[in-house]
Amino acid sequence: MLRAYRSSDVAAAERPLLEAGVPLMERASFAVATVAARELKRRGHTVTGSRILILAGGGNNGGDALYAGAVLARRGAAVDILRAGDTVHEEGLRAALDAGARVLPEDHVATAARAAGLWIDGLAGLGLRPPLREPLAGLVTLLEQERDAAPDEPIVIAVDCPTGIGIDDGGLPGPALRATVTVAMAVPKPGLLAPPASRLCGRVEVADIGLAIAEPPAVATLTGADVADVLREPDESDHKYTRGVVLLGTGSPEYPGAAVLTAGGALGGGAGMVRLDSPEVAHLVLRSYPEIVLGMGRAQAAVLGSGVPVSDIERLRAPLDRALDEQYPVVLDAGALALLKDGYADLPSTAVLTPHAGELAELLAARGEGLTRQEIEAAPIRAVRLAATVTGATIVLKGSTDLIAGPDGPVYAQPARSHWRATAGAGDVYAGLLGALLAGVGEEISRAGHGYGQPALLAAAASWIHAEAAHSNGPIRAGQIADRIPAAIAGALHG
Ligand SMILES: NC(=O)C1=CN([C@@H]2O[C@H](COP(=O)(O)OP(=O)(O)OC[C@H]3O[C@@H](n4cnc5c(N)ncnc54)[C@H](OP(=O)(O)O)[C@@H]3O)[C@@H](O)[C@H]2O)[C@@H](O)CC1
Ligand SMILES: Nc1ncnc2c1ncn2[C@@H]1O[C@H](COP(=O)(O)OP(=O)(O)O)[C@@H](O)[C@H]1O
Ligand SMILES: [K+]
Repeated sequence: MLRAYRSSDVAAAERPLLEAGVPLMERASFAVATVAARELKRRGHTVTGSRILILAGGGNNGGDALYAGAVLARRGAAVDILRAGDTVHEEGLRAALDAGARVLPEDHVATAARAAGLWIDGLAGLGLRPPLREPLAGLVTLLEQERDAAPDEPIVIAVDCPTGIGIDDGGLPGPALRATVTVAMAVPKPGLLAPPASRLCGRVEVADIGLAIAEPPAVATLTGADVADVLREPDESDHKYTRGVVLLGTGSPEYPGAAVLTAGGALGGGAGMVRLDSPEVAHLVLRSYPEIVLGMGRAQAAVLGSGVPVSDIERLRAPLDRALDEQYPVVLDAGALALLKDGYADLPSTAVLTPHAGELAELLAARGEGLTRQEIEAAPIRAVRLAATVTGATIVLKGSTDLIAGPDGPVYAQPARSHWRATAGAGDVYAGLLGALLAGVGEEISRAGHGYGQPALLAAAASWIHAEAAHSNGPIRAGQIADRIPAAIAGALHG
């Protein structure tokens, strides 16, 4: 699991180590130099003879970059230093100059940026309070222009974070310098995992500098190994009912395919049985999946609303009330979200809402929280937390990176593996898959009194599986994503 911590938590963890004289900056700069050398090699270059630009701001982030420049200069690189602060880290500067680096005259920035095959962004890190002020804002804008104009894009290594991003909230409040690789010191920070800031980070590598934080993270990303821990594999004591029955209230004459896709997601996700309570489209679903059973009945989880138009949502009220009364998990997607606009003031965390940004804006507006779609997209961590707080439910904000929040615990940020996933019906497949995972542990969650953040963890696992199933180098249909879920689960369980 990637665990991201806010800058204040990292600074607090760093303090005793620095007081004890642990050479954190030496380790940090060595990690940056190592990544830089490796990235050059990947592109067929050597450190010797490469031209490297060190962007050194006024804080310790600049210090890391300067020491990294010293290491690379000693290995034969031509290193130019841009001093971007009134003062820069003095020892770092001396080390770099002693190793043969040179300080650029101010009016040479554009020329040096064009000449360098690799930039090291040490303008600011944990100490930055965005948005960037002048002159740094103008410098970053100029560097972005130079990069876009360059026939051969430079490799940009961000020290700790791309300068300018909202490191703690994932926002992008002003200019920021896009990275090829971000070398996160000790732990990632929320903006490295969550959009929109995460889109500027390139590949995130975590450098082990000897600092660990034990507290719960602010933002987390599950890996395949975490998903294997979360999933429950059937054993000899299981039968179809213990595996979990998923009840679907999905699809309609207007959107019949949604019933097929949620059924595909739920069956692919390993439900013991899938019941469909949408008589008008049952014949169609049976044609694809003869495994399904028709009609209401006992269930361990329900999936309601995918492909149900607002004009038809009253039919979802009875299955929703039943899930809430009997305290089993319920996924509320698409049309079912409209049902929440009146009443349902205090939902349990086992109600999992799966809006996209537009639907989340409507849901929040109905609860007196006026956030526009644009505001949600600019600060989605804040929006998803707010929605979990005001509803009591678990929220899955779907997008290029799914963001998942329960009323407590971390926000999970699960990135897509391929943007071909953004296709109609992919969300329906997700809803069905999540229903299957929740049904597998449905009664356990109920016995645990809805606690422990478990629905959020399962929703994050569903996002990982969905991203894996949708991984593709070319177009993929939603139905194919459903078909590939079993292989994605097997891959998580057995590598
Ligand atoms: N502690 C350690 O030994 C270790 C720390 N480590 C490294 O230190 C980094 C943290 O260093 P840090 O705390 O010195 O702050 P840093 O990120 O360099 O930024 C401060 C500079 O930014 C400027 N600035 C701020 N806001 C601004 C704005 N809006 N617009 C424009 N400028 C703005 C601010 O200027 P000021 O506001 O003071 O005028 C100042 O010049 C951390 O990310 C990691 O890389 C690792 O080596 C491990 C060991
Ligand atoms: N840019 C993107 N890259 C990858 N996946 C995306 C992107 N945008 C959205 N998605 C995913 O695509 C799906 C879209 O869901 P949704 O909007 O509900 O569509 P539908 O209702 O047609 O199924 C979600 O699983 C979401 O995570
Ligand atoms: K930086």
